Amino acid sequence: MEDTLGRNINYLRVSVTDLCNLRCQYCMPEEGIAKKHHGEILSLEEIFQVVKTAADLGIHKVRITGGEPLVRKGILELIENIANLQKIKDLAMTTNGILLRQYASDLKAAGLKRVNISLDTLREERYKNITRGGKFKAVWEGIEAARKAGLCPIKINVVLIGDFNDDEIEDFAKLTLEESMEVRFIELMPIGQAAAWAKNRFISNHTAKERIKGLIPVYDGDRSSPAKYYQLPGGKGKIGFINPISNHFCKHCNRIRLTADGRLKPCLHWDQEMDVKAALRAGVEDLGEIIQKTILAKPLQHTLNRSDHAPVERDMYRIGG
Ligand SMILES: Nc1nc2c(ncn2[C@@H]2O[C@H](COP(=O)(O)OP(=O)(O)OP(=O)(O)O)[C@@H](O)[C@H]2O)c(=O)[nH]1
Ligand SMILES: C[S@@+](CC[C@H](N)C(=O)[O-])C[C@H]1O[C@@H](n2cnc3c(N)ncnc32)[C@H](O)[C@@H]1O
Ligand code: SF4
Ligand code: SF4
Repeated sequence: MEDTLGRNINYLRVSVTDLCNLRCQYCMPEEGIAKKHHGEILSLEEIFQVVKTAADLGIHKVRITGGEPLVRKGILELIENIANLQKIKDLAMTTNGILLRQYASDLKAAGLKRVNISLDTLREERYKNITRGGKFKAVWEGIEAARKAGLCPIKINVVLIGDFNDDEIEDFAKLTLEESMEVRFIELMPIGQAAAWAKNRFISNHTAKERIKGLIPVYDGDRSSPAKYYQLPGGKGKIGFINPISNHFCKHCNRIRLTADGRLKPCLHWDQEMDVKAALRAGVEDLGEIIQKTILAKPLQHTLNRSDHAPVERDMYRIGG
């Protein structure tokens, strides 16, 4: 369905939990978050009902995210149900990869097409530090398992953080020489824990691009993809730049979001939300109406570059990235 600006909204990002098995410094508070009561989050059946209705309104791409989606019990069943919807053509997951070794082949069997894996450093100690305890080896084995299971193309998401990983830009880029994976650099956004970091630890993708010599532009055919892609000469994989700050992609935005606690969000950086959980539990007859309202409420663009911008109230892990 089109929004008021003529953008075709065909992508639903579904956060299945706020919980996570890591505590990335720019995303989660160190102490983690209190587990919600069952009734506070959408059941898997309720999530499915929203996805099914959204599919009837033109959504054909669904991304499962979180928190960490692989810590949600019953996730395979949800994926299987969504994969069985004829109208859903692309079903993907964004994960930190820690549990992928264990889940990759089951995810594939359930009908997941591909995974995007978040990995901000290739160095064990740094990984432990930024994630407050995560094991790099587990993610690396997870990537391997995803590849073996055929959850491709595998995309590695690297959030650039000044004084943390800006000296690894070339190392990440080199991964694409031998591997057919996509490495995507993402600009740090001022949201949640990162709101305070975003000024002095922000690295523009302009800087990242300049560090990588010999980039050849490639067009991947998808104008709504936030990443601009390049290749190294002779490289098997691709290098992408996601520039939400320096060159935002709102003009081609095609997405809405469903949070784990049952709110539909027209935009990542907008506080407005529709309470789909209340509607579901009140036995609303036309669930489609609330999805349509969400699409029609989409703003033109975020206001991150305005001096009066105030970060949204929800943290990233409570929206789904
Ligand atoms: N500003 C903004 N940033 C977004 C949005 N969606 C995703 N991002 C950022 O882009 C990063 C990568 O997102 P992914 O979860 O990999 O999803 P994707 O880029 O849509 O994935 P593909 O379908 O594989 O292209 C996220 O971690 C966010 O930082 C959005 O709607 N607005
Ligand atoms: C919130 S996580 C949820 C999924 C999963 N736990 C993971 O880490 O892939 C989704 C993505 O958001 C990114 N992210 C979190 N905070 C961010 C910020 N302030 N700016 C840019 N990306 C951010 C993470 O690096 C991750 O790639
Ligand atoms: S970025 Fe992902 S893995 Fe890291 S704390 Fe946030 S939700 Fe967890
Ligand atoms: S910031 Fe909002 S309008 Fe811009 S791409 Fe993200 S969700 Fe779309």
